[in-house]
Amino acid sequence: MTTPALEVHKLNQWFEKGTPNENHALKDVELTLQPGEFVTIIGGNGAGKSTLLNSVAGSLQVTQGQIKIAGKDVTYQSVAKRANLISRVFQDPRSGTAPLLTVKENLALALKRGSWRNFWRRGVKRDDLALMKEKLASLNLGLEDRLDTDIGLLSGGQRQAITLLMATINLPELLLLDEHTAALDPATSATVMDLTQQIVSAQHITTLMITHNMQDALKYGTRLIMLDHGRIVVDLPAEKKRGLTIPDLLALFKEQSGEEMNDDAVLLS
Ligand SMILES: Nc1ncnc2c1ncn2[C@@H]1O[C@H](COP(=O)(O)OP(=O)(O)OP(=O)(O)O)[C@@H](O)[C@H]1O
Repeated sequence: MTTPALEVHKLNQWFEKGTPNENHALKDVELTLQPGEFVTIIGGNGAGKSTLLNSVAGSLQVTQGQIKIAGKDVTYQSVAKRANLISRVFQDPRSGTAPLLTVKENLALALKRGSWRNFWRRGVKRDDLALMKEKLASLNLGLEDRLDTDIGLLSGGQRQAITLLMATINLPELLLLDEHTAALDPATSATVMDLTQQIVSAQHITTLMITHNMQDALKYGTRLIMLDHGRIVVDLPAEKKRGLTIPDLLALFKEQSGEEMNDDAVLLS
């Protein structure tokens, strides 16, 4: 049997436990991702999406439960310890790249797994350059001709496309996408989402993506989950989500949670 890429077992997260402000943000969450699955996560405001991603990434300490990545128990491992297993792309295109370094230098740093020591010591080899050019050309944004351009001079969409390349160049066990197109205009967001799908499926990268865009949640990925008040209330495989519309999804949410979806961003998308 194949080892799952991600196993979340009975995950509970509380904020300010034992105080009047106690908040039980995740409740007995069970989630298993097989290698290559691309799961989109939607849910209302405060449903627990970020708490789930932060728990998996290690930026939030687990209160109760277990998290395994590629069979390894990482529940109490720091973000740094998990870094060789997980890559994460955030909403802000500025957060994933170093603005004063060139495209080539940023990609070289990613190839050295973010280690400045290896970066300075080993420099950029000819094989690395060939790989960078090939990867950049696959984006179809003409960035293979801009290897010596400072990243800070590129547009948000170009930067986010490069961030995606950097996040996947070493084939992580798990890719976390944290509303990574939300800060882009609709056309650029669509380009970056198409690239995401292309990169993830070509390299069979297991992916968990939070989005407020229901259309994207339906269009992309191989599975869709909906969170509500800290619980997974809907879990749809590809064949079930195919053909669904946003109203279908809203109706499903209401049926499962007993409430209307309360996310303005979702409703407007
Ligand atoms: N650091 C924190 N301290 C206290 N409560 C928190 C903290 N982070 C999140 N929460 C609470 O936990 C619950 C889940 O929040 P979370 O950010 O995971 O939701 P979300 O689904 O990502 O929401 P949104 O889509 O609005 O960003 C919310 O009630 C939120 O207020």
